[in-house]
Amino acid sequence: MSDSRGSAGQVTLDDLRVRIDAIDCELLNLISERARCAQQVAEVKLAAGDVGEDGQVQFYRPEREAQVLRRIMASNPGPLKGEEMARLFREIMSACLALEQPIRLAYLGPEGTFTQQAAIKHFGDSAVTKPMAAIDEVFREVEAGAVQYGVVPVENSTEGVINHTLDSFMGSQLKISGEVVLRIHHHLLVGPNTRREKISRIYSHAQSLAQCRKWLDAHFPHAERIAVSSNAEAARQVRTEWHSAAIAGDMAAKLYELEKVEEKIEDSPDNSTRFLIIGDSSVPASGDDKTSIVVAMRNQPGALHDLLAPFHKNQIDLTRVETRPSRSGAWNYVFFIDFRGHRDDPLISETLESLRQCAADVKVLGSYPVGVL
Ligand SMILES: C=C(O[C@@H]1C=C(C(=O)O)C=C[C@H]1O)C(=O)O
Repeated sequence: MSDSRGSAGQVTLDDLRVRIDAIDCELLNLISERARCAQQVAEVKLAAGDVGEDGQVQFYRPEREAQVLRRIMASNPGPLKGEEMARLFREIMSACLALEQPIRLAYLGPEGTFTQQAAIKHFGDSAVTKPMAAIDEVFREVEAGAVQYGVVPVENSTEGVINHTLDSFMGSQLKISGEVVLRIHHHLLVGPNTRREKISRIYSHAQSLAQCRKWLDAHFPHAERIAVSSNAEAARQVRTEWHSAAIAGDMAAKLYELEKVEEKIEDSPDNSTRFLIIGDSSVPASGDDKTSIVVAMRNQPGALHDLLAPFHKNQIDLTRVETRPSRSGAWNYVFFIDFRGHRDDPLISETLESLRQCAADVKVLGSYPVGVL
């Protein structure tokens, strides 16, 4: 080994660069070896005829990917943060999967939305993404088999549930195969024709305007607030419009080359949105899972108590309970319930069985890995 000390016993820049080059070379070989393994995995899956409920070979395995990322985070020695390391491995896996078969997915568009950002966070950059104009169109695109998965927003930490998504599940056979939580940072953006002191109109999605309401009241009390179909649409619009600003995220700012007048203007610093991955197949247990169900209750006294009793008895951790009016007319209301655990866990299947005794209808929307990134 050569001496890596400089004259004062210090490591020199040249020495460090030589070391980094050697490490990169090793990384390159190791990543390539990993990619070859993934190619072999594809051959094994094809030979085994490992098909899912949609009759297609299951190249993408959400539970396995969640396990890989969790293991990386748990055994990460630092100095890089666990989340940062997992993000790098997310991209390696995404590229490896693309060698097996690139994943095709639809998301709530247009390009530049937080949903697209969530889709890339979950599947990595090698996924082929297709923007759709509305949530129910994302559902339809997956149902028609044009794409394998869809990505839709389901709840925001400050504004609550996204009813369109819950309602779309009622008339659909699609299942949930994953969740992804995204920290939402809103920025005030302008095009080349607008200066801060001239802003008289502010465009954004109604939810984003609501999430920045206090900031807007304090800083732009007289600007007209205009709700449009998405943040990305707001960004597109102000690209050429005078005296106008948009509230949108980084993806839209970059896509439409807008200037950030002010960063992170959301009222709640931990503003986040949860997105769901929807598809045709059920996901086996990953070791840390959630289950989502829809329950239609008979309209009788004590119904809500009966609904919650089996969860309480089995000490199951409910993460969300949402009520929606039933659209079928047969029952007055339905509950969307999320809880920890997988439908194949004995305790969970027993709980679901008890629930079926007292509910008019119980539909399992899916059991899926708790979001890792
Ligand atoms: C390699 C596999 O296939 C895909 C690629 C993975 C990876 O690169 O680690 C993990 C799960 C699958 O989405 C596998 O199933 O193990």
